[in-house]
Amino acid sequence: MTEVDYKPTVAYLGPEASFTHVAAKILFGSEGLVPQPTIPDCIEAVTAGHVAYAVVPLENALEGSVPMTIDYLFHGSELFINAEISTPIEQHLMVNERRKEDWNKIESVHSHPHALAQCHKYLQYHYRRTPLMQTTSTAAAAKYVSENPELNIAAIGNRLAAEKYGLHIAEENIHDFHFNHTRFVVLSLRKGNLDVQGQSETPKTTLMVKLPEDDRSGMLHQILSVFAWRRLNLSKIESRPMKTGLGNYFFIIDVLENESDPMMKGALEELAALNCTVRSFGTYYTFEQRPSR
Ligand SMILES: O=C(O)C(=O)C[C@]1(C(=O)O)C=C[C@@H](O)C=C1
Repeated sequence: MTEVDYKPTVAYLGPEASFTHVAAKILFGSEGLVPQPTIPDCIEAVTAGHVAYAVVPLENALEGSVPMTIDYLFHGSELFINAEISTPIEQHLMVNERRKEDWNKIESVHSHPHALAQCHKYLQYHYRRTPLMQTTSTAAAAKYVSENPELNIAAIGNRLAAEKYGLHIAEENIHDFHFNHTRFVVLSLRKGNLDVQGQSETPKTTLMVKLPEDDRSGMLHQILSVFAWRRLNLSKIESRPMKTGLGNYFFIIDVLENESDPMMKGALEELAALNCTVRSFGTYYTFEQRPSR
């Protein structure tokens, strides 16, 4: 059992049977999960205290960061990361049961932009001239296809969505690369790890680092040395626009150490001495879901 042993309310990017729903169920079980139409709605629900946690996608192995999550989490939110879960992602092409005989003549393909991008080669090869329509989640696309049997359209999503919305899987595993995983994070107003059975033993701390206003040469090098000489292992560094002007970026840095570790404390103090603004999203652990076969 991976589920936490009490039942908080949890917002997730819905509707039911999205990949985020699957991830939320693995961590929290089926009770208390509250679907939200968009990622900002999930973040707002937990910020306003309507739910205890939110589960949102953060990064995909093929497509990189989920911009919507990054934008709302790192630009002014008051939330912390309490856990992360990485799950395998398998994408299938699905059509309405009433359309299963003529699915190879579909007139548009609907899905979340990340899912469409994960199947880019497949779509380029088989549906080069077919319009691709973006939806807020893969499950939203599946629901739309099920509610519109008069349209000859397809959705891309997971097997659970096909079952939930009564769709026929026309083609299985259409994602372009076998290793397709997404990292989802659990967010709340409180700092601290959410205890999930089977989590990794390596702590991870996510930092947002803003450089000082004066543009000094070698600044990024200095920041990296803060971690390097302390032998603090980084698992990710990403630059994101500050949205204040061209060339203004901040960094999201994942460090594989607990923020209470003396070396980490020293690193944070040194970053402050370098005039960097640092916000810690807390220390948490990862749960890795293994592929089913
Ligand atoms: O659309 C969904 O089902 C989601 O949960 C979102 C999302 C994403 O944002 O990347 C999650 C996992 C997959 O990578 C595709 C889509």
